[in-house]
Amino acid sequence: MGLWEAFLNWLRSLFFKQEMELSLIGLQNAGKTSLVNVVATGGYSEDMIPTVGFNMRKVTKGNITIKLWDLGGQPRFRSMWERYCRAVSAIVYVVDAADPDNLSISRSELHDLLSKPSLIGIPLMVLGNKIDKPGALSKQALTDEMGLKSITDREVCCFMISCKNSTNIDSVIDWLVKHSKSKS
Ligand SMILES: Nc1nc2c(ncn2[C@@H]2O[C@H](COP(=O)(O)OP(=O)(O)OP(=O)(O)O)[C@@H](O)[C@H]2O)c(=O)[nH]1
Ligand SMILES: [Mg+2]
Repeated sequence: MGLWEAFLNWLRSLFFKQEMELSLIGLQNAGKTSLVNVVATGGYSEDMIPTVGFNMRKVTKGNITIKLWDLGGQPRFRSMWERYCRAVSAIVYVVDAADPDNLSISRSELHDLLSKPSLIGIPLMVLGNKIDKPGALSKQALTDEMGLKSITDREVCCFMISCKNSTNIDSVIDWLVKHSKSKS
């Protein structure tokens, strides 16, 4: 990067600081905390501790600060999902695309959450994770299984990712950055 370009970027970052707040939702073992780690540091680990309650993490990408609410996915934590989604720029819903046994629960938890009046219109990003595993669903199959076509009251997008291999993480970040709001 040339000196002039670097200077312009620095100027831009002073005047166009952006921030966004996101909630990561999905069943236990879907890979939400793994996604936070891969977005924040690029790191991935096989032995993860299930999230108890929630964690908050701030990640800076260029001049955008992303505040991430990483929620626990076990049944006992699901009742608090809605509370952590109210003020966010987008809801990120993570699904284990290689675990067919849990798809119908994942689908009903998603549709349950989206039916809350407080969350009307908040953009939704559905991530089919673990596509490195044999037998992982295709994007089309995940879209069908999760009933994404029936969601018409908000913007919906779907990406297939692997936190393990960092597959498609760039596309996820690009989408998020496009949906960030300017700091007021
Ligand atoms: N093969 C594979 N395994 C993954 C991937 N992402 C996460 N995992 C594994 O899935 C398990 C659960 O990951 P977590 O990130 O803890 O899942 P979580 O959604 O945060 O779970 P809770 O906190 O309990 O809601 C861990 O053993 C991860 O190593 C992936 O892309 N591929
Ligand atoms: Mg977790």
